[in-house]
Amino acid sequence: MEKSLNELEGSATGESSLGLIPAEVTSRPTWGSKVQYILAQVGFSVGLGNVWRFPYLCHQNGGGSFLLLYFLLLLIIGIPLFFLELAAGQSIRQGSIGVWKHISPRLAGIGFASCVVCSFVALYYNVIIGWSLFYMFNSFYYPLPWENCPTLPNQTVEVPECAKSSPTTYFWYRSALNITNSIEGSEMNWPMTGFLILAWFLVCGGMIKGIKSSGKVMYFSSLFPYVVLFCFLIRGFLLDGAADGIRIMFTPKLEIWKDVQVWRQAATQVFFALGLGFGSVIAYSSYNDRYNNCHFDAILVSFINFMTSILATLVVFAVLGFRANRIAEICVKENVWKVSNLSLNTSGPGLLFPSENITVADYSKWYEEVNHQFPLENLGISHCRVEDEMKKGVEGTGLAFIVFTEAMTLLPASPFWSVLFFLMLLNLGLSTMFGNMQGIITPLLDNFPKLLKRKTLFTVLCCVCGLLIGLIFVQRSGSYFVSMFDDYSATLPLIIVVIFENIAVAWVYGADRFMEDIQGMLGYRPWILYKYMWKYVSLLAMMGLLLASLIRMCITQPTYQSWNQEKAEEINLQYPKWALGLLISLIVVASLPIPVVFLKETLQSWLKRRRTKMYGQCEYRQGNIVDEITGPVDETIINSGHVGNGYLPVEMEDMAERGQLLNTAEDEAEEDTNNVHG
Ligand SMILES: O=C(O)[C@@H]1CCCCN1
Ligand code: NA
Repeated sequence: MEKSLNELEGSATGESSLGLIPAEVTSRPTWGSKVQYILAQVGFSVGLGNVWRFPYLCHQNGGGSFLLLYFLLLLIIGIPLFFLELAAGQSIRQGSIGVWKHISPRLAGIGFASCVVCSFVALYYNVIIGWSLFYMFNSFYYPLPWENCPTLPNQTVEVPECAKSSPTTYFWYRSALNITNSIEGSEMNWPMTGFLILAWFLVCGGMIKGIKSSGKVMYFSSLFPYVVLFCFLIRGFLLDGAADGIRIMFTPKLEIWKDVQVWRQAATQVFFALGLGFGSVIAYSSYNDRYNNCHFDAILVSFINFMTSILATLVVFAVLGFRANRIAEICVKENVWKVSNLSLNTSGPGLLFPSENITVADYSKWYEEVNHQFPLENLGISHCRVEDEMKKGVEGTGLAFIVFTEAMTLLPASPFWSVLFFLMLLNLGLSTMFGNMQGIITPLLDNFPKLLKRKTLFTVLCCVCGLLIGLIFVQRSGSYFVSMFDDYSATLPLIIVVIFENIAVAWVYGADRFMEDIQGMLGYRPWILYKYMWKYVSLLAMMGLLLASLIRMCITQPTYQSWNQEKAEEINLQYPKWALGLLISLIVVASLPIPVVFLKETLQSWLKRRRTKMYGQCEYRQGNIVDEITGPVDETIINSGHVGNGYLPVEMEDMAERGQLLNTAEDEAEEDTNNVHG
């Protein structure tokens, strides 16, 4: 069914809805095609995390073993919950708030929490896109501006901060971020502010017409990163040292299986990578047609995501292996020279001394042999191992903007590769931002249908707000806030949200009932295994994860990496009091909607019930009761004369609350808007 969106938008989709589904279903826009939809899901889930979080985690936590662990957790929690979100969105056809409200009004807080988490991530994610834009524009210079250290004004001496660190490090901290020594200080970084504005402009442009425009943009923004990754992969494999890099990377270290923290990190990465708990997955799938095979989608997207992480890891480590090899070569040259000097003056290891053109591997062999007789380290001769250089883990921003940039300067035609790389980051980031924004906008539009009339304005407004709040990230100390948001807002609250989602479906709504709903959509019953996953396995796994995260939070002092300008190196600092407060409020604000809405709704329905009992008044509009309730109930109510001043049996009241019996006032408003548009 290849209808264009123009035809579909604002008109009935032609699919009759099963069961009791809110009225706006019939006028919901749908994806232009299945391909667009899959690209959008892939575009959202595959993001910067795959390129700079996954390879780092993999490297830090046991290489090949981490990969296996990640895969296991993907099977236990990733796929079942991804499937759950897809199915819930598709069957209820609402954004995250609507979905959970549909199950029970008391659970609507889950949706609000999703929105909050999503906004937190969107806020800092777009800053990274701004950084990528900055680097992309700077890549058009030859030689690249981060290739050499600048000199002091009117002198030939290199700037000390740069000479002590490296040109790329200096460029990152001083030219790009102009970073302060600590998180305190509130000067603005104006050039970066400009790039942040540009980034929001791009996001807004891609979103402005809803999924109609972003669906088309997806073809480019979701596929382009793969083209670049493959170019880099081929180029990377042709480099000296690439094989070493990949070998070192994937060598499994089995002892990590015992470490709870590694499990925690792997699981958190599963959540972050698939975007579980963001509400974006739900928002995207809510624009699907009802009979779409969401089980296939869940497996396909998770699989593509996993493969992309591996692909990115291969690329990163091939290039880092090449860089480490270069550094080792230089190291060998220096040390060979030292050795030859030694053998002249002392009776040291002169007999064996290596020639000028020795390879890194041969030098390493020679070193190990000789080191038995003469402890070379004591003589100031170093081993120059590729492994040691690779062991220096590089995380997050440091990976993309410092180490990878440096590696690219070593390639011939460096500006070309550099532009390609940052263009890739830009596209990875943008497609994810579209999903993030959709995860905020869709649920709000669904929940407050009055906004629908001003959809475009609302979208623009969201972007403007994002930009304004985002200004804290483009202060000179802004990147410290980015890592704070990354460390705290996208971890614990996500786990909490997803646990509640799982409970809502498996225990409140009922796993069996949900399985039946899915059967209605797919046409066949999904594996029974999913039921047990949702009810027990995934849920328990996530509870364990929550516990591990809480324990870790309590025993470790939160610190952050800061750049010290005078020492020209990174140091670990403690957060000041206010920053600790901010950090805690990030977690609290993101999780608070769940209990607040729960209490509010419980209290309200309790009051309502009391009122009903006291006055014998029915709060609901009579007409709708007669419309919606089938046969016998309908008659009983009419015959008993309870319509109007009677009361509803408690179960019915509950159903009514869930919107299963009655159109609410909001539905009516919704119908009005549809009429306006139709
Ligand atoms: O891995 C990523 O970069 C994204 C972040 C947002 C949610 C989906 N995954
Ligand atoms: Na993306």
